[in-house]
Amino acid sequence: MDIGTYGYPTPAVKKIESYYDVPEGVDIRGRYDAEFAKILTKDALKFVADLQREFRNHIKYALECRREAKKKYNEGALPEFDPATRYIREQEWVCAPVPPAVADRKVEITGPVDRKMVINALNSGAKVFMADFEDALSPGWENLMRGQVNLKDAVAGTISLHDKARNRVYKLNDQTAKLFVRPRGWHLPEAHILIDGEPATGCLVDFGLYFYHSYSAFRRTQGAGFGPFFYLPKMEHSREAKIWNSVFEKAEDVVGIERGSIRATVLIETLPAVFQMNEILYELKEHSVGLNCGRWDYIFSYVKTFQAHPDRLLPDRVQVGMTQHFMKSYSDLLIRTCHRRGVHAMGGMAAQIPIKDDPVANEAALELVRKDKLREVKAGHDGTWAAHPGLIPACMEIFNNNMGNASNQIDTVKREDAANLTEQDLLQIPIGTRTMEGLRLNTRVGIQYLAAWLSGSGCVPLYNLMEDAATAEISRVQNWQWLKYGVELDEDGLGEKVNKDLFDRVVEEEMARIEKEVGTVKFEKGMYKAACKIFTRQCTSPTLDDFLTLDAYNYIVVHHAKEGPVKALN
Ligand SMILES: CC(=O)SCCNC(=O)CCNC(=O)[C@H](O)C(C)(C)COP(=O)(O)OP(=O)(O)OC[C@H]1O[C@@H](n2cnc3c(N)ncnc32)[C@H](O)[C@@H]1OP(=O)(O)O
Ligand SMILES: O=CC(=O)O
Ligand SMILES: [Mg+2]
Repeated sequence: MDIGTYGYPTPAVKKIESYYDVPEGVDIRGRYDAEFAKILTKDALKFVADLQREFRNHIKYALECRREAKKKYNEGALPEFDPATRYIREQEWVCAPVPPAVADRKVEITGPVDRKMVINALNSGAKVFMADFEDALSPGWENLMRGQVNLKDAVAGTISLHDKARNRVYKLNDQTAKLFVRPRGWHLPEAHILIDGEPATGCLVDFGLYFYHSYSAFRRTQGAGFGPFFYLPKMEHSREAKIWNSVFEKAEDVVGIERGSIRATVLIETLPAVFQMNEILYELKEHSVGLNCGRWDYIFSYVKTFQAHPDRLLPDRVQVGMTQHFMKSYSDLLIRTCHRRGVHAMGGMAAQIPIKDDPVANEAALELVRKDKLREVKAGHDGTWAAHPGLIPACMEIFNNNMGNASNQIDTVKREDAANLTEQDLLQIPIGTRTMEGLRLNTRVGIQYLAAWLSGSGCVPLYNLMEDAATAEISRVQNWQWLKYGVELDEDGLGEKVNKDLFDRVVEEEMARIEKEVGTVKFEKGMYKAACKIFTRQCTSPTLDDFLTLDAYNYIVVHHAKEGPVKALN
């Protein structure tokens, strides 16, 4: 057994005996599985490869532009509305009419593409289920390919699961939520699929395989002639939306469905993107079903964008809520923009989840969720996200009570008052304190999340909150920022400055606490030590890594070949 750089073993893998039947120029390095082969058909792979070949240079250029923008921000520039696209912001135009099948999106449940969770989410009573290849999924080969199998079966209506341990059979109800699929962001490669010798773009694999296998059944059974529907994450500029629009057009043309069949909601979850909301909708105008406040990545992006601005340090993560001026301004402007352009303005995720063993704490958590949803519906959001089926009745009640029988508030809550929000409003530095407990919590949560992610779970409950890639990113970049600028921790009355010695001590103590909390057996068997090394390296690195998962991805890639496993990238 090999020991990788980070001290954990690379799994021994048998030499493979069967191979996928691939089109020219495509090489599959992921494990062969007869179920996966039904997804990785020659035709479906050709569809993905054609997308990759047509768009790879556009994607490379868009990522290069991100690096250019980062350089500018690092030299002191601030994100701003682009004077060159003022005409798009000022002219009156609207997106294509909302498909009737998704006019009502009051509560949307989200979750990874795990088989049981897909069934539970579709049965949950939510209007929409966003099946996630992104923040909530650890993108290892098995998770991705099983996810594709699960979605194909879900759209076909045949998905089922027999949980033998509980003797319980899961299958779909007669009425289910409408399915949206969130592919990965542009930055993530799919290292198990090589196209012309290069790793495929992760999101084109997620989109392409799902679309190819399910568009027809989806339009018949779910979309009432429209679809499939998507959520698009982590974009920073409208040029990235333009690429998605072209991908959709190509997909529609290839399979011969009408222009505007595919619809997508874009997450506004990077700071630069808030200045591009009109432009993003404009690029996707025939394919849009709105924008969503991806609040957690947005906070992460605030720190990332201002990584070289020591005057813009964030307070403790728990203090950066939606009532901070910059967050409220972002949500208000998003609602105003969407409703002006005739599409949904979706709210975001409250991180609370049900607390099973403590009714008082559970009620307090539910109350926080209700408060958050009430703020959203009153502000004009047309719907919201729930992380867990147990939260749906409370979220639905708030939206129903405040929206009456209407499916949405697109035409009724215009929020003209938000038209005057300025760049200063959107960038205003959040207020609050930085504490030792904040540093400790970031460390404890970041390490445990990464340990779960390396073990295949992209979303976990920690300290009664949902943690996923976006929330973990906040913990990472906040630690990095505090270390980089040696911030003084207030509130505790100790006035300690964050430096490498303090951080090393905190890491050691928090690792001891994690071991105590999870128990030594689980601690030793789990990926905690590997996670700790990766997380610590990222928090202390002289330059900020763009994404936690981009580095960590290298540790979950395992290549297979005729001769046996050829390479784990670490
Ligand atoms: C920032 C963002 O990007 S937000 C979007 C990404 N994040 C997400 O999608 C969060 C999704 N939520 C989850 O993954 C889970 O709710 C967690 C990890 C937070 C908690 O999971 P658990 O600890 O397993 O929850 P719990 O034990 O209470 O689950 C009870 C039941 O609800 C199901 N369940 C929980 N969450 C979900 C969900 N989101 N979708 C479908 N079913 C769910 C479980 O599968 C379980 O089913 P069972 O009773 O049939 O076994
Ligand atoms: O994807 C959602 C977010 O909040 O991040
Ligand atoms: Mg996100």
